[in-house]
Amino acid sequence: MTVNPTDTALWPAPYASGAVAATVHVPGSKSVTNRGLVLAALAAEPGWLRRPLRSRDTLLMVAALRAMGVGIEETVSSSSAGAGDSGEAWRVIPSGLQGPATVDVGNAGTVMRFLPPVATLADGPIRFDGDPRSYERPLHGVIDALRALGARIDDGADGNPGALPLTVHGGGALDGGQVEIDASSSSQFVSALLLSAPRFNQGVEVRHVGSALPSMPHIRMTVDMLRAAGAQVDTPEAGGEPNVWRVTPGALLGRDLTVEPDLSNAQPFLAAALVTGGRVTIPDWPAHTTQPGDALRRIFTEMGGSCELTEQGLTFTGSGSIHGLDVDLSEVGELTPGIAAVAALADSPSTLRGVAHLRLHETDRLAALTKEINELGGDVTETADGLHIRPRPLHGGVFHTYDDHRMATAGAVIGLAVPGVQIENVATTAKTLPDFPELWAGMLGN
Ligand SMILES: O=C(O)C1=C[C@@H](OP(=O)(O)O)[C@@H](O)[C@H](O)C1
Ligand SMILES: C=C(OP(=O)(O)O)C(=O)O
Repeated sequence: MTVNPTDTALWPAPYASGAVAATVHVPGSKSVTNRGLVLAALAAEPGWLRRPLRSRDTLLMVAALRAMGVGIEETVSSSSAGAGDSGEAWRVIPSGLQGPATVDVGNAGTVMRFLPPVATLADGPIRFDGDPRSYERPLHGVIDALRALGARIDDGADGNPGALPLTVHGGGALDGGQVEIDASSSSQFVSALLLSAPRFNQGVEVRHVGSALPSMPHIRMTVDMLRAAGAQVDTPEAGGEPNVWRVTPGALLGRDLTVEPDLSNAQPFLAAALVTGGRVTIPDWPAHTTQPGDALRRIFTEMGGSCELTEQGLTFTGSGSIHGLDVDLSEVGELTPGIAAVAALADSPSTLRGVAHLRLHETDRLAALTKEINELGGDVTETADGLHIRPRPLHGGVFHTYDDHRMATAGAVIGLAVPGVQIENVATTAKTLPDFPELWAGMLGN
């Protein structure tokens, strides 16, 4: 068992004495980087990832793939395509996947869900372990499905079947075929099975049975990236059956992929414009994307700002007032902590719905947001599937983060408007945004 080194020091969240005016370069998307790594590792030829996110979650993915025999070379590229493409680039060189190996998943949902299917293709045992919280996060959908598709997996050694730690006894290949799963607790179950499926002997047909599936944009991201790597995928959107995805077996191409900025990590910076009545530009905001963070253009506009997408990027401008809203966040659950932070500072109440599955994210996000905002004087109650937030004047105090990067950034947003907020363990932002304190200070001109 490994534990993320936690930093219990208190970080005084900067208070904004005026409107922010800044351009913030946000690092690459976690979700795109980790999908790109998996697909490149499974490809029939080498590929490139340019401007990858370098954070705890993506470096765990790199280490895991290397442990199974994949070559990943880190270089600084200066592409002939122009200065905009220069910067860090990872060259991924696929090879026969090998065990024995040990994978540390940390608390990365993408690593703990996307890699067991990859491990079934390895020759030899691959052991998976991670942070204590990773033992509590749902994995049964992946484990049960892989078994049904022909894999041999040892789980439950710690009396916790259907969860980590576990060992996948890779046989060098997997039959694949049809499988039913209940992915209502995490869309990553579906993404995990689809990503490796071109390499299964019969591909896969995944049928989701159960209550509503969260985070659909992330499944669309999986499908788009598979298709861009040459895979044939049938989806419900393309006239297929509802809740059924099919991937045909076939070789994957090595791609040259430039990773988009992480739009969910752009959230606290956009929120800063909203909260201070200022203006923030995020360069390289994609015109078309499957990232859920793109929904911030609509959601934060409804909360009181306006935005414009130009050649310079996305510029978001706050109006000086912040309104509450009633919104279903089931498609964009990972945006909830940042929206809750803004909602706590609004001029009217908010209801955030459709996010019961956040109780099984990095921490129980509904409980954590309720407790921490209320300890600063707020009035938040949990509902069956979300939060009611009634804004009240807030005061300073310690904002605990529970090893959750998005709790830390949510606390920082509140700190802009409330003097004396101290974030416990801001270093937990390293999961997806290691430079957060520096970027935040830079935005504020400090
Ligand atoms: O596939 C992905 O990259 C993700 C899917 C979502 O997971 P859930 O469906 O478990 O919420 C999201 O919350 C997570 O941050 C990233
Ligand atoms: C839920 C999240 O992460 P994970 O990929 O670990 O599920 C998140 O980043 O908000």
